[in-house]
Amino acid sequence: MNQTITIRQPDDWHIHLRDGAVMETAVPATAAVFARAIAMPNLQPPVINAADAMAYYQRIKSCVPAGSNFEPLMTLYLTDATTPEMIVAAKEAGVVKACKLYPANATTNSAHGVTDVGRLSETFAAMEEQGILLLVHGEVTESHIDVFDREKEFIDRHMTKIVAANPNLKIVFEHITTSDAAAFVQSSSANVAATITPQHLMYNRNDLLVGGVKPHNYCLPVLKRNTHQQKLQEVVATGSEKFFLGTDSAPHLKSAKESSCGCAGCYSAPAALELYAHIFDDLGCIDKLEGFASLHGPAFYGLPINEKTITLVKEPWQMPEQVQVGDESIVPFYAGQTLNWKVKA
Ligand SMILES: NC(=O)N[C@@H](CC(=O)O)C(=O)O
Ligand SMILES: [Zn+2]
Ligand SMILES: [Zn+2]
Repeated sequence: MNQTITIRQPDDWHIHLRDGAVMETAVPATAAVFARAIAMPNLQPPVINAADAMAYYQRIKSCVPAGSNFEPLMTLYLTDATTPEMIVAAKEAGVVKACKLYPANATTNSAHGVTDVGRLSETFAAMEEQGILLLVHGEVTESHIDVFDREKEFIDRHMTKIVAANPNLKIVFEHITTSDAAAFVQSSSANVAATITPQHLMYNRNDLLVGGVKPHNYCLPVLKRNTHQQKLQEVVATGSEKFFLGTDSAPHLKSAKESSCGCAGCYSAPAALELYAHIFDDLGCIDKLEGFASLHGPAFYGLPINEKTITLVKEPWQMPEQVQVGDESIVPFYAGQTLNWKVKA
């Protein structure tokens, strides 16, 4: 008999579901396993107000396969022009759970992001009052700061201030990649948590750059040196409630990744939970998977845990080389490689 584990149905607290044809592929992939997902607002144009979020919610829902109860949890994209009134309207719309802070030009589709965090203090106060969470892409963007140092620099220059100025605001430090970010979250109040992606647990920058550049392992924040990876592995193995599942699954067409100026983002949705199970098992902490995937996120967001359960079987299978999207394709994260766990149908 193969080993199995049964856990509460998980949620994905950071995902890019995109729009149009890619969304038609990405939504069913996530809805197959996850009950809920925090849908990132970095569309073109971005989701900046309640009306945009409602419209995007409906577009996502229209891609949910029959029989699935999948619920997208919506986010607003903060700009320099986001007002407290917009936060109140977002809360009233009901579907918006959080606002996303992208420092301008930090990552994919962040050109409309925030140029001066200091000017958003009233907006943050409104979020605190309305119970809307703040989700942060934590990297500075100045050209003289080395790309590998941008997360640490963001903590020192901005994150410490945001946290200190808004003690009652729930803040998620998204897709953390460094020991600095992990330690910052560990030492912060219970209102500060973090998501961790499969790629940052599984890989370090050698997996991006040694033996030829691997464009499908390129995401932002970029993979760091192995000591950072080890710290991320350590914190998930502790079972701390401050860390939870956020894949940052970010599909880009193969042609856009395999290019002289390749896009950042790993499409992990086709095997998201299996990737984490594989990693946690390798780390000897499969017993911590349920907390990370299914319990800590709802607790932090103040939402109920899911009623259903899901079973994973220890049974090797191969990640497909490509996923077809119309005439084009997407190369999923871990393409062609063997995963040790499979979600039981
Ligand atoms: N993570 C990425 O590398 N890319 C994301 C944006 C983001 O989450 O920063 C995307 O939208 O493609
Ligand atoms: Zn990001
Ligand atoms: Zn992301």
